[in-house]
Amino acid sequence: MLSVTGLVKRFESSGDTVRVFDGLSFSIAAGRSLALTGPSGSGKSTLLNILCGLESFDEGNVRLLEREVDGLPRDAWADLRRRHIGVVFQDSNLMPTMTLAENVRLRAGLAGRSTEGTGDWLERLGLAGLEQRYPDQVSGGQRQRAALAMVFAMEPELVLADEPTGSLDRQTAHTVADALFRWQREVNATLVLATHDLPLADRCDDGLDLAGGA
Ligand SMILES: Nc1ncnc2c1ncn2[C@@H]1O[C@H](COP(=O)(O)OP(=O)(O)OP(=O)(O)O)[C@@H](O)[C@H]1O
Repeated sequence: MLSVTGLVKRFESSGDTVRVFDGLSFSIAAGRSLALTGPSGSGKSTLLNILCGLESFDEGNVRLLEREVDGLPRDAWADLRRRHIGVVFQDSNLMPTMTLAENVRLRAGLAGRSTEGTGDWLERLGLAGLEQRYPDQVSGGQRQRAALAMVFAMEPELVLADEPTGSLDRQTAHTVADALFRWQREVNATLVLATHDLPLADRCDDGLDLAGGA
């Protein structure tokens, strides 16, 4: 479902070259989960951005959803993110002028999925009662959970999540992890998540520690 071979990624900033990946290779089969771990700056977010087309890479080969991504046009990436790749990043992409329920319905509709029962996704993530609130009327952790509800509703084959429990207390983090893995099993999605939360990483099928580069 996803394979990365010999990935090289460099950033140039103020005359310096930061080599984030120097030949990274890994693969993940459909329906499996992979935890990306490693200290701050080891490249977790960069890798997730590469896997959804928001960041370029210098060398290597990335194959996902039966496509070679090198040279994939921008609109093809946009279509992948609309229908097939669910992205949960730290700055959630909720529409500020729509309620949480409307955001979830919009996401499902754009992916061509049913918009019935979208409230159930919010409820599973502990957001019952907040459906009619606007994003600026809820907390950062609640927005992050609403972003996850949007991904559940769009039912993508691949989910990329950056610190999905990052701003949550332990109990809520546990609820969110339960909901995430339950949903993943139900739809057989493939999951790649970056986290500093080791109990969450331990719940994934496989792990990739980016410490010290690849
Ligand atoms: N646009 C950029 N320009 C220059 N350097 C960058 C850029 N984006 C990231 N980097 C550098 O690339 C490295 C990897 O950053 P990245 O954000 O992927 O790390 P991370 O493992 O996700 O960190 P954290 O756990 O703190 O979120 C860091 O050294 C960072 O400073």
